[in-house]
Amino acid sequence: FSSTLYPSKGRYMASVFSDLTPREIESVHSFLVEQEHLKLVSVEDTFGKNSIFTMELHMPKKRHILNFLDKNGAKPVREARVVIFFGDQPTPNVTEYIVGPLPHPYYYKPYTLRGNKTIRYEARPMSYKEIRNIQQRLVEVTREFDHILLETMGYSFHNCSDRCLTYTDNSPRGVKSGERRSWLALQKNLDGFFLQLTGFEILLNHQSKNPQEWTVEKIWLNGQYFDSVEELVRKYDRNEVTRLKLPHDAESDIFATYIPRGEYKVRSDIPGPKVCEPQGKRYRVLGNYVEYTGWSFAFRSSTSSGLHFFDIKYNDERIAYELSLQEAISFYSGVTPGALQTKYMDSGWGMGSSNYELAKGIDCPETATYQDMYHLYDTDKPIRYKNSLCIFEMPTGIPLRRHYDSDFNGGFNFYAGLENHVLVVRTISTVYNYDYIWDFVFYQNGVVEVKVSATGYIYATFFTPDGIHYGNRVQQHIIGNLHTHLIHYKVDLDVAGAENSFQTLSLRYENISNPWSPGDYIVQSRLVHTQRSTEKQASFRFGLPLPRHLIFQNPNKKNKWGHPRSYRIQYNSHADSVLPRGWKEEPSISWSRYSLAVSRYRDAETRSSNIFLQCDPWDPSVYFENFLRNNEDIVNKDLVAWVTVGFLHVPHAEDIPNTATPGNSVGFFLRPYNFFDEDPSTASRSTVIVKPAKKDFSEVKIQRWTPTLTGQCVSDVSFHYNGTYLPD
Ligand SMILES: Cn1cnc(CC=O)c1
Ligand SMILES: [Ca+2]
Ligand SMILES: [Ca+2]
Ligand SMILES: [Cu+2]
Repeated sequence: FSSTLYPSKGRYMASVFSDLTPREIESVHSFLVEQEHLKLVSVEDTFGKNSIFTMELHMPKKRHILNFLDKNGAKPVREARVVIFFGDQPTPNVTEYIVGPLPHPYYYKPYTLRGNKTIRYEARPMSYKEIRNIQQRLVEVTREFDHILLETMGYSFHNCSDRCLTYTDNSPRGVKSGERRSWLALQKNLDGFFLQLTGFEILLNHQSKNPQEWTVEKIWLNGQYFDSVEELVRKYDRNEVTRLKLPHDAESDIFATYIPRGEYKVRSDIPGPKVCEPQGKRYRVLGNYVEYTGWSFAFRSSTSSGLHFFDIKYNDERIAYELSLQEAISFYSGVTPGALQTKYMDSGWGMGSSNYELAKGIDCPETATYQDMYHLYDTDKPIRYKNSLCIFEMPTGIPLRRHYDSDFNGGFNFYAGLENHVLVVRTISTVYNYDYIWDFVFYQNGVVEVKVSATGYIYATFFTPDGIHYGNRVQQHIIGNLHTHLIHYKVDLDVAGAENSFQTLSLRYENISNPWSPGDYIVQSRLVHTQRSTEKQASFRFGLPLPRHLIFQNPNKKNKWGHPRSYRIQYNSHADSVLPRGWKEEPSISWSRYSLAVSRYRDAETRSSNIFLQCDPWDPSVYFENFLRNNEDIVNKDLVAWVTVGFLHVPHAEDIPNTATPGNSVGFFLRPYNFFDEDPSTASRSTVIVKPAKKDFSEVKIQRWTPTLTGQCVSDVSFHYNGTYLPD
């Protein structure tokens, strides 16, 4: 069966990968709430009770899915994986359950992580309830030093109307497993508050289930530490603290906003170019199934980690079973306690569900197909994130291939070119200050590009002179702290079948006698193929150069020229490790030891990270290193490539107001390498060939296989945007 010939069948097949529907989420929720002994209450009820935090599709086993896709087998049962916070227990904990079958569940069973490990209650991600309680507690604990806040910057938590404070917290929350104490940096609650630092940071212990018992353990003010509010007030009132005076005027706060200003010559009063589809769409989106020229694939958006692709086929032939985002981290350095403490692991901050409305014409072209997503994350009902995923075709503005064939006499023999059209699937996760633009790009020549671009606000800290060793001063009172972004992807390539081998290619110099000039020598490079037979041989640590080419192949399937049919992974990344191996929090990101690790496919090794590692990185419930520890044989086996990309970010003046995307994109390509017999884009009908029709070049003959452009290019619908993501 060819899914491209029968798209509705393609859609049915892809539905095995589709996210939970709102109805499925609701039925799982009601079913669990009916289980009285679970004592589940609403997430809005008293803090520290039992409640459902999140749920998402529990992916069936690969072999069951392949049996369905490839062998006409039964469609696997749909199940949900549900995270429940059990605060109301003698030993509070977090437990995951598998609930099924959907859409009418009647069973639930615990789902255990690494070695049946219990997930500590303190490992849970922050809930909105806890965030609101922190805000409330801050109002209470700052009451006694309100006069200091007012004197310093005229902002406070009390009767503040348009001069209120807010805060940014960081993670991990403590220094060892079982702790829950966070440094909270106070900021002016203005547009761009991430940059409105005030010089106050407060360490709040919020481990107790009773927010009234949450205590201030330390205060940092402009370089000085205090053990209590009482000590701060006493010393301040006795003039033993250097008094800080921040500007009080609104004009000086504009720097953190998008309001046009300044005299740089970037102004133009006419709108810029747009993407246009003069004769309609060349791709088809049916639910979570997409077809585009030779491509077809299924996608979903995991509530915990973001975009996942499955069953990626080119010309009806599978290239990858799965291509999925696993984790995004940013680890910081600095001198304020917040900077010293910040090691963000964004799936622990709801990265997968933080996909908000995309603005047509800015975030994606107006022509894009927009889809809603539904997530249940710290709510009692599924929330619709409208227009939060977009799919569009665009010209890249650079040819896919072209040649001008000169006659070296002022004329030409022919010109030929092929426009480079690609299909892009995009979501954007806004994880507090940062916006990550996730792109998966499908080219006409069998290439897939995976790319993340970082934008949004930097995480910054209050300027003190010693901070300059950890970043640049970017405003009067702000340091942009150095940090490294690392992103982890799972790439389950199935190249010409699931049984693959992994080979690397390097070059070595050889010095040989010149065959046509006796006594002369030639130095040149020679290919060195290295078969990597075990997981250890196929794991490449940061710090050591990656081999030149990384090739996944089926040695038993050859192309017309006798080469094993292969795909290459090619990096576009400037990543490095962020902590020494084994250091405290490092085992929770053990995947970040490797730019590339290749493991044998195992059903149990679905994910390299999870939402619990952020708050308990010291006793990780997933330990990626274990995927490699058994050092399995990887010759002619189902292989998975684990790819880490990233970059060092030393924020500079131009990161104000926001980090801009140019230069801040990293990723990798999946490129055919002897997979085909020639470039498959030769089948494209967009090729244009021009030849001289007369010897004197006074006429040319143009060959094309598509009509010359006609049709309307610009939509008559004016820009609109809504921006909410509220329950329906
Ligand atoms: C609060 N938070 C968590 N992750 C981020 C993005 C990276 O800096 C912010
Ligand atoms: Ca293994
Ligand atoms: Ca594989
Ligand atoms: Cu950054």
